[in-house]
Amino acid sequence: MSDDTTRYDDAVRVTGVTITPAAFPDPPLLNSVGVHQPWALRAVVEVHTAGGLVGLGETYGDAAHLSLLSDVAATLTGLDAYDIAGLARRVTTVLGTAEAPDRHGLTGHSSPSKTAASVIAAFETALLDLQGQAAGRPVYALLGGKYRDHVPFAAYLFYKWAAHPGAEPDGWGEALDPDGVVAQARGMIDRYGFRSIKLKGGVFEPAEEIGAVRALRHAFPGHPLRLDPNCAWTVDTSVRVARETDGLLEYLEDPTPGIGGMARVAERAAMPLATNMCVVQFADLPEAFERGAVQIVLADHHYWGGLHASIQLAKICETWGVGVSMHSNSHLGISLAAMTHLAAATPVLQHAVDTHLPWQEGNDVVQQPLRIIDGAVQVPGEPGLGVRLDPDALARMHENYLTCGIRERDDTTYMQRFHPEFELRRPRW
Ligand SMILES: O=C([O-])[C@@H](O)[C@@H](O)[C@H](O)[C@@H](O)C(=O)[O-]
Ligand SMILES: [Mg+2]
Repeated sequence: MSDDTTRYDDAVRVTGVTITPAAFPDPPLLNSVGVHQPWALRAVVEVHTAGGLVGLGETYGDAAHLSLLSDVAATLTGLDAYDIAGLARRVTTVLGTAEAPDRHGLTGHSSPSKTAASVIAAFETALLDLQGQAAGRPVYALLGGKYRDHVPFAAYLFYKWAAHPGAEPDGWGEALDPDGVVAQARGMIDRYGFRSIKLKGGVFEPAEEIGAVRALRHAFPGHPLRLDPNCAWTVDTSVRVARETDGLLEYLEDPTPGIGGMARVAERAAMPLATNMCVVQFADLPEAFERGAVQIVLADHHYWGGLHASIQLAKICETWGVGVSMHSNSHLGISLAAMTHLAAATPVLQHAVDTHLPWQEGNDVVQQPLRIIDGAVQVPGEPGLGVRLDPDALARMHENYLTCGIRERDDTTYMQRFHPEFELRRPRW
């Protein structure tokens, strides 16, 4: 073996993995299952190599997921960062048929393969970051090249309280009616220049939320709009809302539960239906596409198995004439970078990508977070993901994690603390 090969192998040979749970402030955002707790959880993955490189990944920080991550991390020593197949083999060997339920928020049903996919994804991002650093290439180049220089993101609006009970207002204000929603949209658009708008619904009676959509359409006539009630409606209610919002929405997201329910709505709705809840793994695609249940799949590399798997998903969707865009949960700057590279390398991407990032503004684990300007993130050209960890920020967020007492996301129990009459019902209307 030549010296060059040895150096190259060492640069990407894994010597250890650090997983650090982190907590950061989250505003009281309302959804169909309750309200966000004051702290959101993530885990930062650092994969170290013999050559002194560190690859970064970001994933869920709930206890069940952390335990799976640490079981797998222990087996990664010696892995070559280019060996994503080897990563997948280790994950399936370690996890077997383990199934972790969704404790991070409204991403549909769980299964052993979805559980494995979410663990693979956490490490794959870090390995891609390493590959890019070693090769001097950005992650998008490792995915096949970029199809765009800027990735458009959408303003992600939520009904919300002015403050968590007993805490100071968070600066975004209350949004509990159409005026509040329009004011929130204006704040986000002024700050980030978003050109598309998504409203998280499923919080109030459908008529109230249709009113908010109309108010948004009136205030922002040129911005494509979406409404996502996270399965809060029956098939009949969904069809009624679809009729009343005909011409107002670019798509309606997860109006009702299940592939069967979505197929029945799709037969009678004029606009496309999108999902991040009924099609959440490859095994869901055949039935959903054969029945015409969804016209847009909102991919999320965090549970679809990583960036490579998401590119494969996009190709399958394209083959079936189904659109693709991206789902988001509360996240930090490592995920934003991964999403940006993935979106850049996805050949057909018809809709602005979701991001919760504005809700986490001012809190990040990376030194110079990618910025949303004019509604888009410029695709970074530096090697790897193009973001560097801020160790002090991570230490602070880890301390938050240790003291906040939250170990999994539970919007329902938190809501019931202030509104004991609140019941989890799906569909609700
Ligand atoms: O953060 C939330 O409340 C969202 O509702 C999130 O949990 C969903 O997974 C997501 O953003 C969605 O599009 O369904
Ligand atoms: Mg959704």
